[in-house]
Amino acid sequence: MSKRSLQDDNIPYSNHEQTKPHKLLKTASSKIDVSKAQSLLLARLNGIELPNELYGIDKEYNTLYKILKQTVTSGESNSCLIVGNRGTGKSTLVRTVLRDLQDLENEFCIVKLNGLTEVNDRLALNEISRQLVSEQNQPERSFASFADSFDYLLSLLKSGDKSSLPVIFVLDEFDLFAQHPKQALLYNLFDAAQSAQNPMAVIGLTCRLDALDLLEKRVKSRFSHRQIYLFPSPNFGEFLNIAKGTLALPDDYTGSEAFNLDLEELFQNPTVNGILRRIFDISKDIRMFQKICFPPVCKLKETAPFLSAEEFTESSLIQRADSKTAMLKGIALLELILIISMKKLLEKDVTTFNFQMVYDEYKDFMNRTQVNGMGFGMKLYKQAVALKAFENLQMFELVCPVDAPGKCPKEFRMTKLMLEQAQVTEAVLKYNCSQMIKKWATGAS
Ligand SMILES: Nc1ncnc2c1ncn2[C@@H]1O[C@H](COP(=O)(O)OP(=O)(O)OP(=O)(O)O)[C@@H](O)[C@H]1O
Repeated sequence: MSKRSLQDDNIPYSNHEQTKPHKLLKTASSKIDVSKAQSLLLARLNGIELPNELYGIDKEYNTLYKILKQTVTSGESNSCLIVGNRGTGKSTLVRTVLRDLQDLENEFCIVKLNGLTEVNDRLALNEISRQLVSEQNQPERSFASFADSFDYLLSLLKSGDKSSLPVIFVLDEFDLFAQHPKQALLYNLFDAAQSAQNPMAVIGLTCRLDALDLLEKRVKSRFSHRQIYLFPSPNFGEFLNIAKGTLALPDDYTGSEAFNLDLEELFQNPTVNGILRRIFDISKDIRMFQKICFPPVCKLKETAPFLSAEEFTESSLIQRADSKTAMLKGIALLELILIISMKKLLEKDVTTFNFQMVYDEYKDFMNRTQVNGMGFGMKLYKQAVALKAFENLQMFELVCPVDAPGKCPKEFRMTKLMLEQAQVTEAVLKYNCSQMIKKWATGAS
C-alpha cells in the first residue's frame, strides 16, 4: 500500500537532509539484470505495469477498496465516480484496488469500457458481452439489435450458476458515455446496480468536474452520488516521490538495491531536480516527466546499468522544443532578421508595431554594421522585398494583426509577434547565420 511522503510540505527536496548513497555498495552489488529492469521500467512508463506504491492517496484508496470489497465479498451493489485531472492517478488507483482485491478468496468479473473506443451504447454492449463471455467461458454470439444484446447481457448477469459472480464495471472517460443518446447504457447499468439483481459495482473515471450534471435526471437518481476526488500533488516532495516511484526497482529484482541507491543520487542531481521542479511549477503533470524518462531508460545497457543525468538533460531539451521554435529553423534569413527586429522593439516595450517600424529597426542595424565596416555579407533589402518577407511571417502566423485590416495600407497595419523573446533567442542561436546577427539577437550588440 501507499507510503506517506517523508518530506514536509512545500520544501524543495534539495533542502532536506539526504542519506548519501553508499558508493561501495553501489560498486559491489552492481550486478543488475538490465534487460529485465529495462522492460519493467518501460512497461511502467507505458502504463502497463503499476508503480511500486501509491503516494498521497491513501484515503482515496481505502474508500474505493471498501466500496469494491463490499461488492466482492458481501454482494452489495454500488456506484462511484472518480474525478481528477489527467495523470492524477485515477486509472492507477482503480487498477491497484482491483489487483489487491484479487488477493481475496472471492471471485469476480471485471468489465472495462472506455468512452473513447465504445462510442455508442451498441458498441459498449457488445464489448460488455464479449468480456463477460470470455470471462465466463460461454460461446461468443453476435447480436442483431441493441435490445437483443442488452437482454443477453442481463440474462448473463441474472441466470445460471455464474449469476452470483459479482461484476465490476470500470467506465474510463465516463463523461463521454453521458453523450450517448438517451444515456441508455448508463441508465441500465445504474438501474441494475440499484435494483441489486446481481452484485455489481459501476466505477466511472472522468476529468470533468461537472460530470454529474451531464446525467439525465432518471440516470442521476439511480447513481449513488459517491464521488472520489483526486488532485495533482500538492507539494514538490510528493511529486518527487511519484516520479522516483516510476523508476525504482522492486526489492526482488537482482541489483535493485544498487539501482535504487543510484536513483536517489540522480534525484539529488541539481539538473534532474531542476527539470522536475520546472514540470511541477508549470503543470504538475507526472506524464511530462515520464516522457523525458523514455530515452534514458532505453539507453540502459550492461555496460551502463544506471540512469544518467546527462541523458535526462538531453531528453528534457528535446521534449521542451516547441513547434514554433522548430518552425523558425526553416525560415529565410531575411524573415529571421525581421523577427529579431521585432524582438528589439519588444525590448523597448513596444508590444505592437507595423511593418514600417520593423523595417526601420532592421535598417538601423544594417547601417550600424556597414558604418563600422563590419558588414556580414548581406545587403540591405529593399522595402518591397522586406514587406514580402513580413507577409510570409503573417502567413505562418508568427506575426498576427491586432485589429481588422480596414483601409490602412499594409505597411502601417499594427501587428504583434506571436513568439516569446526567449523563443526568438533560442531559435537564432540554433540558426546557421553570422555571429553578428546572433550577437544582435541576444542583445550583445
Ligand atoms: N499517487 C500516485 N502514486 C503513484 N503513481 C502515480 C500517482 N498518481 C499518478 N501516478 C502515476 O502517474 C501516471 C498517470 O496515472 P494514471 O494513468 O492513473 O492517470 P489518470 O488520472 O488515469 O489519467 P487519465 O485521465 O489521462 O486517464 C501513472 O504512471 C501512475 O503510475
